[in-house]
This record gives sequence, C-alpha cells and structure tokens, in this order.
Amino acid sequence: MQKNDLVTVRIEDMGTGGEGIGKVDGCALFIKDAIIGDLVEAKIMKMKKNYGYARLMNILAPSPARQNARCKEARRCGGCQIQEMDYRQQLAFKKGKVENNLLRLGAVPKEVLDAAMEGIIGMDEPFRYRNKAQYPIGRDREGHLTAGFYAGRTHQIIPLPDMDCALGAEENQPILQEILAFMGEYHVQPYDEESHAGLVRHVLIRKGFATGELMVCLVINGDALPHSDVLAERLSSIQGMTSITCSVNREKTNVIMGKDIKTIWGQDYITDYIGDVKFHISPLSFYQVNPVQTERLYGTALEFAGLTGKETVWDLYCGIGTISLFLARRAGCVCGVEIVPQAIRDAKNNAAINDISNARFYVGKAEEVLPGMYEKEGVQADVIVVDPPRKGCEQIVLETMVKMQPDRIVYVSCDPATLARDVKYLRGNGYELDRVKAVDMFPHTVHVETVCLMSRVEGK
Ligand SMILES: C[S@@+](CC[C@H](N)C(=O)[O-])C[C@H]1O[C@@H](n2cnc3c(N)ncnc32)[C@H](O)[C@@H]1O
Repeated sequence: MQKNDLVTVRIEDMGTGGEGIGKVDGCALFIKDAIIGDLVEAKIMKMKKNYGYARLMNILAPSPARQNARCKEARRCGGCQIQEMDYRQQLAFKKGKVENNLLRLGAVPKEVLDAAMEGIIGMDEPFRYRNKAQYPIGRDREGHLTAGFYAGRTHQIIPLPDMDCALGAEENQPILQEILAFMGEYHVQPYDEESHAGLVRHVLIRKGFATGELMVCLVINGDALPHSDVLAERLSSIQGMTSITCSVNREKTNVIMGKDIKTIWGQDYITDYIGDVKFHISPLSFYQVNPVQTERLYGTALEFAGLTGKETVWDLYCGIGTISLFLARRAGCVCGVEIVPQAIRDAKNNAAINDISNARFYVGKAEEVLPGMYEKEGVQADVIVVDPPRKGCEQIVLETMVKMQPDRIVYVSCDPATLARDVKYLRGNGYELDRVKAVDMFPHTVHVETVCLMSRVEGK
C-alpha cells in the first residue's frame, strides 16, 4: 500500500481520537469519520511501517450504528468526533473503553471487573448540554462577520451553521446574532490573528442551568468596546441576562481569555447550583461544562465515599472545590488540594457562600502537599477522593495514600488508561476494586469519565 491508493476497509475498532480503525493486509488504517461496523472506501494519505492514515472517500455499507449528524458541520468542527454514531452505541463504546483499559493495562481479573462494573450513566437528551461556549469572531470567505469554530488543527474560522451549536444552550444563537448585528452597525472590527489588528476576538457565553442566569464576555484586543452601552441595552433584554463583561487580551497568543475583566452591565459573575451547592462563576472560573452529568458524577463519588458524617476526607486535585463542597455536608471535615491559586480562592469563596465551615483548602501540588503534611503532621484520612488531570496521580501521591490507609479511595478519572495504571498499583498495595461506574459527561465526543471505589483489604 502506498499514498493515494484506494482501499476497501471494514472498520473494526475506534482509536482514542474517535477515528475508525480497520485492517488491510494486516496493516491498521486510521480513518477519521468512519465508525465501527462501516465498510468504507478510503484513500491512503500516509503510510508508516505497520499502520497508516487514510481519508474516508465513500461509505460502501453503513454500520447499523450510523446515524445522520444533527449538525451539518460535525465532520469539519473539532468539537464532536462521533456525532454520526447512534447514542446507545456511543455509550457501549465508552463503557468498553473503560473495561478494556482496566482489564489490559490495569490487569484487573475479569471476575473482579465483572463484579465491580455498574455500567455507564448516559444522558436522556444528549444535546444542548454545554453550559459554556467560546466562539472565535472573524469574517467568512465573502467577508461577512461571523462566529464559528476553528477547522481541525487550523485557525481558519468555519461559520457556525445558523449561529447554533447542537451541544450549546439555545440562548447562544440570539446572543451571537445580536453581537454580530451590533458590530456591523457600529463598524466594530473582528480581530485578525495575522495582522494582530481588529478588536473582538472571542465571545464567551455561560448559562447557569439551575438558575437560568446568562453571562456574556467579549474578549477584546483593546481597552474598551465602543458603544458598549448600546450592546448592553440590547443583550440585557434577553431573558436571564445577568452579566455582561469584556476581557482585555492584547497578546499575540492562542490563550483565549485575558485576565483583566471589565464589567459593562450587571454583575461580574453568575450563580449556579450543582445539587444543593451554590457556585459563583466569573468569566475566568473553571466550572464543569455539563451540569446535569456533573451532578450524577459527584453523586456517584458521594455514594462510593460511603460517608456517615464523621469522616475526614481528602479531595486531591480539587479545582474550585466542587467535589469537596458536595461531600462536606456529609463528612466530618474535607481537605482540598489544588495547584491553581485562583481555583483555591474560588473554592474558599464557594465554601463561604454555602456556609460550609468544615472544608479547608491548600494551594500546591498534590505530590508535595500530601506527602509533606503526612510526614510532618501525620495527617490521616478515612476517605481519599482523587480527580487528577489526564496524566493521573503521581507515584508519590499513590504511595502516600497507601501509607495513610484510608478505608476507601474514590478515584474520579477522565482518562481510562492512566486510571487503569493507578488501579493496578493500588490493587497491588492493599486495595481492591469494588465498584466502577462510567459517566458520559461529553456525548458525541470520545471522552469518558469514570468513578472507581477502591476499598482497603483487611490484613494487607
Ligand atoms: C480533572 S480536574 C478536577 C477538578 C475538580 N475536581 C472538579 O470536578 O471541578 C483536575 C484538577 O487538578 C489540578 N491539578 C493539576 N495538576 C495538579 C497537581 N499536580 N496537584 C494538584 N492539583 C493539580 C488542575 O488545576 C485541575 O483543577
């Protein structure tokens, strides 16, 4: 096989990026937009020794799992990878991914996994789940103002079909339309990356799903937005509008938000709830993007933690303290550790607005704070919750957790491969995998979140 060859391939698996994988002459081919069960014609784009990349040319026989994407730009937009796959099949694919990693990388015996696996929590309505959207603003090929998304691996803006993303809130559409109309009328220029000229770079929209409150933040390459009072008047008539701000970003950078936030109208934050915990969210705050599934994810973590009201809980990699505060009302005390100082400031503020006084938060690396406090102060835990970034827990964090001998470790993970690696270590050091539940936080993407309960085995 060589470049430009046309081949016929049956798709048998899917890669981590959602690309279909099929074999020709024993050689694996990765084909974007092909899904398990498709028979496709593909054109070879690049060949390595044992694998290659091919472009989908024709679907010769569609997979029974294939469906029409709701968004007509689903293939070009980097946001969704598997929108053309039936939702039940997406869930089965994600559950399988978690199981395969635990079996193969985690060396969990099949009978242990079968007893522990409790399935995957999907969404009843897997669209319009995102409470946050960030749209680059620019011009389309004809020179019209547009909001859209970047085509895969480029900074070329593809206009959003009808200014609407199927995963975002319905309010995003009238907000974007109002902003673009305003910019046209008052000759406010969109930012141009190449010349570093123009003003409006991005529009951030957030919605509190529990409160209906809306936030709009325009990221600008300047100190002020001209005629901002006119825009504020127009946007504030949209039901739920609570906060209109500008974020000043004059840097030549791919980082979207600038740190200087100026309020144009209303408050500089919106309020939302996860369960009965209240959060103040400002333009720069981290906040989970799928609130419906977040509540289910944290509910699972809470259930697995098995709290009676007396326990000392450590919540490592705690972000703005969402899990910590969710657990605090049912625990003796909770200690959160997080590397980002602003997130810890938000966590403390969120504890205060909820009258939660049994949560303490520490800024620092989990791999330094936890071992340091264990060695110096002999801190203990009944339950440890970890929700690390994709790379999983540092070895020293795992070692310290084992030394602390909590009864239960609740591991919340966004990467099944590093989860499996860490489960393997914990199983080899006195803990057993008792319960596993996957949660689909991001329908139509390849991502999957997992919650595991590891319980201490007596006598080990
Ligand atoms: C997957 S997020 C979890 C956030 C939080 N549990 C939540 O649900 O909102 C991982 C968090 O770990 C933080 N982080 C990354 N590396 C860290 C480290 N070495 N020590 C402590 N926190 C870290 C990140 O800033 C991020 O907030």
